[in-house]
Amino acid sequence: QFLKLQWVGKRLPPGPTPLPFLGNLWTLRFRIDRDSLSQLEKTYGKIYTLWLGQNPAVLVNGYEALRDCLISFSDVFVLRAPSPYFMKIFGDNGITFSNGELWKHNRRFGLMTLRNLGLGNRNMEVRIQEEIRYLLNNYAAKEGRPMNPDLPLRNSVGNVMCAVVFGHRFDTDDKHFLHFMKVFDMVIKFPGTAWGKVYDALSSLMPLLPGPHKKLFACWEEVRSFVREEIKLHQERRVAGDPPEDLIDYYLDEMAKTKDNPTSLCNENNLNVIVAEFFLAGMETTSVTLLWALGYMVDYPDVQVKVQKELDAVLEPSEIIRYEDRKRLPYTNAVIHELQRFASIVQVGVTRMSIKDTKFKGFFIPKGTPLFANIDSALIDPEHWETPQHFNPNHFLDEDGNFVTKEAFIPFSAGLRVCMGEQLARIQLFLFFTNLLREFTFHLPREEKRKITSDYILGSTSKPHPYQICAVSR
Ligand code: HEM
Repeated sequence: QFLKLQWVGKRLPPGPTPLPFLGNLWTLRFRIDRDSLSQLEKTYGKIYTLWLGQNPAVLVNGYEALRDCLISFSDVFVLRAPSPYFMKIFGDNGITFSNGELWKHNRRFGLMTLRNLGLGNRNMEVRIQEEIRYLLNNYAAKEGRPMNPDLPLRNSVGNVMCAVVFGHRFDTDDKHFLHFMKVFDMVIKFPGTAWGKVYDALSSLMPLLPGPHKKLFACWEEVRSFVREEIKLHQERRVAGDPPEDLIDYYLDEMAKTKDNPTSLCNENNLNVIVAEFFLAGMETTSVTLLWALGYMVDYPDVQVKVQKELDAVLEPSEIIRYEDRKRLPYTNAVIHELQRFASIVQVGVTRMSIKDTKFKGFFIPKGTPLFANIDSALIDPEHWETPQHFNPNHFLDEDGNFVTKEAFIPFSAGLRVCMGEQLARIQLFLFFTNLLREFTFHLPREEKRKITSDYILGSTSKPHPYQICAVSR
């Protein structure tokens, strides 16, 4: 095994010596995180190889190399590498983990549906504003007492997704909904954990071993049956010819249109995965970013005050905030970008794979080699950020205080596989953040001294450790 690893490794970019079976996972202590990857970059350069168990993966680091990989070589590194865990639950359905014609079809469907449901016009904002009102009421009911802001935030962002996908929201006391959110959370957390890494590295052995993965597949079945029930309700309720109101309606219409076509790519299994993915890719990412946002406001109270002053100066107290107001709120907009940069929740993104043998930046990358575009490394690339390791909203402001975009700001990735929900996420981040800061001042409970944003837990996203804060009405 050892000699085999050495021989295969010779054809790939350099990297640390792998151990049999575990590869470099042991050396990384099963964590693929900012610190360990920065260390490896210092030793091996912008492009290196890591062995995740018995399989090599190429890591691409730094904004310039990432731009070439994601944009110039977009059609070469367009494939998703199979993740044994996601293959087991999704099969090759859906958008994020599918390839080829099915991926193109599903992605086109997803984008079209978001547009039809009002993304880019007022309709989507109205749905988001409604959820924000519930969240503000929830926080206000705590009357400034210490609370964990996580669950109400997740439920609110989750309900925005419910509106898009199911066409209705759930009461946040609804036991059925809360159970769905809980089992869903377990399913999505797993891949980023040490067990998740071991599962993907030793997938053929794992069915024989005890461990948390056994319970997760039962959780996934519960997610599926929740979604299946919603699909059934839509099928029963739908009157032919009525305009579609949500993603399931749009998909069922397409299924009906193509039912006699033997080459149709539409089926219920695929719909089930697309629905789950909207929650997987859309809910967790947005709510975790907002959790970081509150943490940064507590850790940097001077920034919080400055945002509130700008909101008060520009907006009428009862004015409904619109996404286009970001143009009148340059400081607030800069803060949102900076917290997204520094929180860097997606870290190494979702694994890609080379479609053919490729020469990239002087290295040979064989067809089918998994590749990690280390998005985080662009967000802290010292060539592009003045103080990459510090939270600094000035990164997005010019000398006159105008908002400026930065080319290395790629938290949604880039190229053909760029995040499909980027626009929806940006609108939600802006509307949730501005409404929360206009309504409340956030601070730590009196007895607490810690800094919320100094460390994180690694799951599918990097998330702050659980924390308590007080939301005091302004
Ligand atoms: C702050 C919020 C979000 C962040 C930081 C984020 C980031 C990302 C990243 C880095 C990728 C991987 C792209 C690649 O492979 O290069 C991705 C993919 C994806 N995202 Fe997001 N995302 C967010 C919100 C959303 C939302 C709200 C949706 C809802 C529709 C969504 C849907 C997707 C989908 C479907 C993919 C797979 C795209 C494909 O493989 O073609 N994301 N996202």
